[in-house]
Amino acid sequence: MGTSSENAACGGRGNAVPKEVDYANYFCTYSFLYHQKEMLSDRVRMDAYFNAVFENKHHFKDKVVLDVGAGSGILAIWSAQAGAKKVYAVEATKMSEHARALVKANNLEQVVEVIEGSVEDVSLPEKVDVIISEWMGYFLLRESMFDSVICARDRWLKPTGVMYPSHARMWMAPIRTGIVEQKLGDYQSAMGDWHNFVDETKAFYGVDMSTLAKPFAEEQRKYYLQTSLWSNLHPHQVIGTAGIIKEIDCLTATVADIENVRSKFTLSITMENTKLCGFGGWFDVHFRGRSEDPAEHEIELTTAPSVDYCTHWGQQVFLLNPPTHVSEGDELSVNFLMSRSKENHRLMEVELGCEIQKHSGKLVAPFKNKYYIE
Ligand SMILES: C[S@@+](CC[C@H](N)C(=O)[O-])C[C@H]1O[C@@H](n2cnc3c(N)ncnc32)[C@H](O)[C@@H]1O
Repeated sequence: MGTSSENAACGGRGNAVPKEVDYANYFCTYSFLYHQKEMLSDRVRMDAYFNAVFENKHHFKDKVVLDVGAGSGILAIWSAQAGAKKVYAVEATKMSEHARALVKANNLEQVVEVIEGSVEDVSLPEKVDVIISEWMGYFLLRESMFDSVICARDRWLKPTGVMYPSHARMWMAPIRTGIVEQKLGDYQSAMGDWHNFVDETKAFYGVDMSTLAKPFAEEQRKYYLQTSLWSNLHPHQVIGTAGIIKEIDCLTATVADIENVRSKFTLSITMENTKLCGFGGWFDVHFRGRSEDPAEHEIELTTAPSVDYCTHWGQQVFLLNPPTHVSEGDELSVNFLMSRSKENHRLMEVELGCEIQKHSGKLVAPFKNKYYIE
């Protein structure tokens, strides 16, 4: 199929960085097999998509499918094996060549057509019955790849078409963790090292660097204390109820709906005498088909803290420094805003405000912190 530089249906690229920069920062990692292998080895992810396709073959049998961001081609291959009559597998990177080889090696080249290009630029000869895509980044929306799926949906999905996955949700819960002390120690030691550096530079080279202490401290604080951390939380680290930040219907969501995620929600502490050390954020997606054409077997893919299953997405941890004492029955009123970084639309910034009402009714001084999902 052809590609065109037209991108009319997607309303341009918004505040996206130039294509070459985007390629260097984002796409290039996906062109490595080791990176695709990491995703292909995530059993929770693989089982969910596998079951979603093969337990709902009626959505695929004799249908036309578009795989957005095909990578190695795994979802396109499964779609074909489930009976699709045609699958367009669109992949922006050179991984498309490996996908084409896999399709051939699995005798599916009559059904699966691998197209190298951005889905925004691709031109298909027909509309499709199903869009399948694994577009989720850390805390669901990092990478902003869902924009591309929305674009593909608006251009190529038939009015009766189905999205795989069909729904997504972002979650957050209060947590305890020893990492805060460790990160605070790292930050203090970096600042101690800075003071030695200033003394030595003055003594040996005659230049006073002390005026840079404030920006250095800001930079280090951002790095150690304000950048969210990838973590595999144990459920015991979750000290209260989890709240839904955002629900997305993949059939109807627009880029405007996800560009800024604003939410107010209340979380209850469920553990006696413990420390609130921060918040854990994760997501789930569901494969439900559409209301007029539902899935026969609804499948869920969750990245919630679990003893048995962990995913390559893990959870994102937002540290609270210093931690604060909480106990069962305390209520946290959270004010959440996640927006895209101005420098790179695929990275996120989070503002998290919180008021704590103790079980006794007493209010604790509220806090508001800024975090970066890098
Ligand atoms: C998370 S990986 C999933 C790969 C594969 N579908 C799987 O499930 O194993 C996302 C893939 O989408 C590709 N991609 C992201 N945005 C794209 C776009 N706008 N057009 C085409 N491919 C894109 C990336 O290069 C990457 O290979």
